[in-house]
Amino acid sequence: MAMSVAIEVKNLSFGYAEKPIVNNVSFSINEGEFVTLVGPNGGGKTTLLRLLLGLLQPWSGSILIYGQPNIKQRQIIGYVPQSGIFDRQFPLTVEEMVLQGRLKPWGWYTDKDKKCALEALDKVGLLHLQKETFSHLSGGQLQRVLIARALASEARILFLDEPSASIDSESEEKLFSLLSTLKREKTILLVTHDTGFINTITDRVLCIHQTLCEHDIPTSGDDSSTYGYSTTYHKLSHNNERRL
Ligand SMILES: Nc1ncnc2c1ncn2[C@@H]1O[C@H](COP(=O)(O)OP(=O)(O)OP(=O)(O)O)[C@@H](O)[C@H]1O
Repeated sequence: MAMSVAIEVKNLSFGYAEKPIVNNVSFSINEGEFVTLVGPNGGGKTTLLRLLLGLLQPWSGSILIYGQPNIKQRQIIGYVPQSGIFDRQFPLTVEEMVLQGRLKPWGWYTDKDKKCALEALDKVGLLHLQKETFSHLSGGQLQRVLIARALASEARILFLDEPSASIDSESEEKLFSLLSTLKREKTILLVTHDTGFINTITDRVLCIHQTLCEHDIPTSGDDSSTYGYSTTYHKLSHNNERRL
């Protein structure tokens, strides 16, 4: 049976003001694939996610989600932004935060919305924190609540932007194991600087620094430094930028 293409990007270009950031990028992601997006700081990873979400308008090129323009498919994409952008003092409970994933701007949540939110919290192992205030969460818990918020939307596709940034190693293990359970259930595109993701659960690595390169993942047990993606990443990175 032919695999269904979830995301198809063709000749995509974009920049801020006159400055090009994404330059003639093309790639596709099949349904159920787990793809990691790497690249140097400022290479355009978050910009590419925001383009896919329809939050930025491309200069040129096309983005199709299940064959439809991305702006028509926003409801089937769950987005987990970098957790650092959240104001931790915002007076919300965990459950209220996850309910936001149901995209009801006026807060008229149905029983189904609440059921989906609680199921999502259960899936990330944090149902017991349902009534906890958002500000009391650890970095790792916050990250999993944000994933629950994306899951509550019943999205078929998940975008995660640096989910393991600023969490401790125990939380990181929980995050890895959660994402392993979501692999194949969802189509996942994950931005990271963390080689752990690449060596454990990723099917494919895309590397962006304005232009895009792509590499398969070798079988486990090999040394990542010998992989093609690593070489490309280093080639694309400037010497003074953070490396994998
Ligand atoms: N709203 C904006 N206006 C102008 N320039 C921007 C804007 N957002 C990002 N940039 C610039 O675009 C470039 C790409 O940024 P982007 O955040 O996509 O990179 P990134 O690969 O996600 O970086 P990082 O790994 O540091 O998160 C950077 O030079 C950044 O300064």
